[in-house]
Amino acid sequence: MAYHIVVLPGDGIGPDVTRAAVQVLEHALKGQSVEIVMSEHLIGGKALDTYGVPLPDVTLEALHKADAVLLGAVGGPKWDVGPGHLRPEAGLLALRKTLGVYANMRPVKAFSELLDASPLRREIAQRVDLLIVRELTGGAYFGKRERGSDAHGMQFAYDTMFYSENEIRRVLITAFDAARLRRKKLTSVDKANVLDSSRLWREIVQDVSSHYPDVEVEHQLVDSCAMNLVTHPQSFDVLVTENLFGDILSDEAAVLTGSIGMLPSASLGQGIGLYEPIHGSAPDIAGKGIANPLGAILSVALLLRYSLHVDDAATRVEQAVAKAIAHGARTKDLARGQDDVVTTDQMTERVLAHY
Ligand SMILES: NC(=O)C1=CN([C@@H]2O[C@H](COP(=O)(O)OP(=O)(O)OC[C@H]3O[C@@H](n4cnc5c(N)ncnc54)[C@H](O)[C@@H]3O)[C@@H](O)[C@H]2O)C=CC1
Ligand SMILES: CC(C)CC(=O)C(=O)O
Ligand SMILES: [Mg+2]
Repeated sequence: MAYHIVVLPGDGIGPDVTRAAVQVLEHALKGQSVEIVMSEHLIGGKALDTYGVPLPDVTLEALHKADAVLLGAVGGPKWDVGPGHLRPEAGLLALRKTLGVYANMRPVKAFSELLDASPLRREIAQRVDLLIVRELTGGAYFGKRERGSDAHGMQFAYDTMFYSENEIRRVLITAFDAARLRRKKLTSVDKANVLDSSRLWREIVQDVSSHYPDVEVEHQLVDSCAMNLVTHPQSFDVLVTENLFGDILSDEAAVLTGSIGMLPSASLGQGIGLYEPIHGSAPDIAGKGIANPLGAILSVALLLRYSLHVDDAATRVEQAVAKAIAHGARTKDLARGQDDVVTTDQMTERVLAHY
């Protein structure tokens, strides 16, 4: 039986990094007993141009028989003018909700050869090894929202950060389970000094933690956590937080490793896994062939591990990335001083050569 992989390249640099990821996926499965069937579909801005909606029915139908989804990125200035539900990003949110992928796992690990690309001191940067577990299908991105104007013609707008107990509990269980497999420390990040949704979050952390007596738990407020991520990144093991906070903190954490182009993600939940680099469509470098494909390639490693259950192939992809870096391959975002700069395609070839 073959696994079905739905490939959604999206917009901007999405197609470039997804092409790299697919090449690595095909290469990694050569000689494995696992077979895959891939089909490519539209999402985001390109889907809007073709079908008038960011997540068209043809793409949704393909998900019915999918075992995993590999996505590039969506969005770009061309589509920034439309109403909220007709923006490329609305297609990605709808995809995540449809798949029920409530736990977004974003591993943040420094490669020792890239320490010069990190803004941190070398001795701190080399100890960056944490996992952000971001709640992905609730909070402000999915709550009730409205734009309007009052009786005086004054405009208003609001977005609601809504969380149910079940939404909080299930992602916490994923995070505690992950902490158990790592260094057994969990930092829950909230804004409980202000927000009711955060106070509920904190209470449920306390409750769930009683089932994990072996995991050390701490709470941090999101503002000082943002500072601690830069000053003491080595103090974090698993960091769990709600959707909006996790979105922001993970872009911040990515920089500690040298570039946002480095970070992969796996979104897990009710069955089908969704795999995507954490970055966006990077309109400023789209079409130049210089995007860093490593976040997308490392997302393939997560797909191999969590959806195709071929752990040896996953580890070999991660090792091939480490070797390509160790042998000096640097896309423009990672290059410093005299580094030899490679294109997206050349970086992919270097990874394949070391597999
Ligand atoms: N998952 C997704 O599809 C996401 C989509 N977006 C969308 O992407 C568009 C651009 O958003 P931005 O705020 O500019 O964030 P971005 O992540 O696309 O880019 C931020 C900066 O990082 C650089 N960068 C990002 N990925 C890179 C890579 N692989 N290699 C080298 N450099 C890379 C970009 O060139 C840019 O300077 C917007 O329309 C936004 O809504 C943003 C985040 C996530
Ligand atoms: C809907 C997205 C554009 C959110 C985002 O920035 C992300 O998932 O990293
Ligand atoms: Mg983001």
